[in-house]
Amino acid sequence: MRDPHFLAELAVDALVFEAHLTPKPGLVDSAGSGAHSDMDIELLLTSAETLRSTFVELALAGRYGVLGSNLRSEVGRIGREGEARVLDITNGVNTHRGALWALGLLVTSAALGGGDAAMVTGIAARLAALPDPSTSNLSSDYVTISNGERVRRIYQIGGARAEAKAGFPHAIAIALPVYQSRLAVHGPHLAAIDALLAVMASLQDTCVVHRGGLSALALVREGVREVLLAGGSGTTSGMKKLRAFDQTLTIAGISPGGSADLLAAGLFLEALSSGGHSWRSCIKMHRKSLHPRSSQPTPLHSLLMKG
Ligand SMILES: CC(C)(COP(=O)(O)OP(=O)(O)OC[C@H]1O[C@@H](n2cnc3c(N)ncnc32)[C@H](O)[C@@H]1O)[C@@H](O)C(=O)NCCC(=O)NCCS
Ligand SMILES: Nc1ncnc2c1ncn2[C@@H]1O[C@H](COP(=O)(O)OP(=O)(O)OP(=O)(O)O)[C@@H](O)[C@H]1O
Repeated sequence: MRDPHFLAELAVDALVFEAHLTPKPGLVDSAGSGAHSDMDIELLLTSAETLRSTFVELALAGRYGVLGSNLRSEVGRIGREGEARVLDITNGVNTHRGALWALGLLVTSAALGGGDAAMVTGIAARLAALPDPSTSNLSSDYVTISNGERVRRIYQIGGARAEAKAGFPHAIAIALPVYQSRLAVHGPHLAAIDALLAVMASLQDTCVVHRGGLSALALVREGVREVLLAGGSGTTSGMKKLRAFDQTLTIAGISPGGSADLLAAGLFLEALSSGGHSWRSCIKMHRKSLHPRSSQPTPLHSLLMKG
């Protein structure tokens, strides 16, 4: 049986590690805000820490719950309260809505069923497929149509809910194996960046489509292809392409937030089986040397870039 506080720790750590990965195309990282005018890394870190108690609650719900509509309702309630808490501390900025959805379902499922990553994503898929009985009682504020919903209606593409109902294929079948395959040669930082790129190459990310339509999705895929053709982030030419790609997305105002979420989910799954020592050791170093708001790369970033 997995300890709820340990599961919450893994989820928060995955968000902290993802936030620090640099460079990430169009996303907030330790070198800048990417395509986000309203966010920086400090806000993301504060948001991640704020979610810790939500993840503990989600794990407790799984630990003492049974897979069914009561649990779905409970998880929905906890998730929405978590979202509200984050929006409160960020003054309304959506820092981790998608991440909370993905990691929240996985935390509950890991506490409920234990088992390996495949079992956990299988449970998460069943949980996500259940209708949330309490949504009919929601206030009109919450029901306001989301960016993801708008994009899904216009372009008929899947989004965060479809990914969850399918058992998070981009986390378990892309981010996780790509990370594992690159780890020994490139270390946790570059392995995770390559895993992010692999997710970006395939995901129908509603954040991307919302910002720039289907042509933005094509632009993202072309940028990933160029980095990978140049050898990936672990080569000098691949890293050069990656930095140029980051500039391109930042200037175009395109951010693959859903891909970042699924990278964090993949790292969480990796940690369920291995303890996540590879990437979590970077988090420990970061916590020891944490210092607030700075436009300079953080000590963790300098260290990761060496690794
Ligand atoms: C399902 C969620 C993410 C809402 O999705 P929707 O697409 O309607 O809204 P929105 O555009 O605001 O957020 C979507 C977010 O998901 C991420 N995302 C985008 N595309 C994808 C994708 N293809 N796959 C996975 N994640 C994606 C991005 O971070 C994006 O910001 C979620 O917030 C929700 O409905 N929560 C209700 C509370 C709940 O039931 N929680 C349970 C688990 S905690
Ligand atoms: N490092 C990161 N940088 C930016 N977004 C991230 C990062 N990691 C995860 N995300 C995800 O991206 C989402 C934010 O994306 P975005 O800002 O496009 O959403 P939005 O507020 O719905 O859209 P918009 O800002 O275009 O109105 C969050 O829900 C979060 O889960």
